[in-house]
Amino acid sequence: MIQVEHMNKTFKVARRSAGFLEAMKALFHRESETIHALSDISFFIGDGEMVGYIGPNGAGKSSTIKILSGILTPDNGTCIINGRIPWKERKEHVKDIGVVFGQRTQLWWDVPIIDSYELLKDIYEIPTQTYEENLTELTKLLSLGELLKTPARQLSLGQRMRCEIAASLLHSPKILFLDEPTIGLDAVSKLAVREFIRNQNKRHNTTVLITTHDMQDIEALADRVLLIGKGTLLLDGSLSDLMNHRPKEDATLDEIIATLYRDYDI
Ligand SMILES: Nc1ncnc2c1ncn2[C@@H]1O[C@H](COP(=O)(O)OP(=O)(O)OP(=O)(O)O)[C@@H](O)[C@H]1O
Repeated sequence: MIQVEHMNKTFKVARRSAGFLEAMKALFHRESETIHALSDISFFIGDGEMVGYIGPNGAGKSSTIKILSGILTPDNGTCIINGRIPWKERKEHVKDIGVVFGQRTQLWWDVPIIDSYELLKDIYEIPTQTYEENLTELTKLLSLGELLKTPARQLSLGQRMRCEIAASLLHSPKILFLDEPTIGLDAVSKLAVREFIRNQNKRHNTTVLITTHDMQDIEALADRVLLIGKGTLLLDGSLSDLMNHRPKEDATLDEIIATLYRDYDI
């Protein structure tokens, strides 16, 4: 269960114009700007739900996932996940969650994938039997086979993403946070990853929160959609609620989302 109430997050960023003179001025006087990444965000996600978290670039999606994962602390507001505050009880919290950041890696770059998994086993204190069972299942379902012997840096993006997803599931987390998990994947890999996530939800009742710019991910994986723009939650509804915004009868999901972004001016 994920309960977020009135959450705010700001970032302070230094600003200066280009040029030598401006650089010298900045040595004595730094100008900064406050960015409101999240403003008064509230939502509730029940166990076993699959929720798409969508919005344009810079809307606040990754900041939310980072707070839910315990990596970032909000300025104020509450967030309780399975009875815990993520950033305060990180060690226990991370045992409940699996996280995939499509643009980052949790695998050690120069060692074979299996060595990264062994390290994760120690970090998450996964009992040997659970680890062996999960590894066998994930290797089969995600066709990891030979990949396990290969260092992460020698894998293609799609191969590495399959290994990343397995890494995030080795400790049987109840909740999965996926930040653009299909970015850069070919059609076959995308379908495989989507099917795998759907199965994971069906078989283990895993709660899934997914951010993506690929609307086919949303169609395939989300029963419910949260729309965020400029740090504000604008819509919380089903896929059919999104359809109310379709500009024409035969509009694609991409066209509907683009209309939605225009309607909300985000
Ligand atoms: N560490 C940081 N320092 C300063 N500003 C940040 C930081 N992280 C995020 N921001 C700002 O907060 C806002 C929200 O960023 P966030 O990464 O959450 O957006 P997003 O919805 O995930 O975007 P995208 O779809 O492009 O990945 C943006 O304006 C971004 O520039």
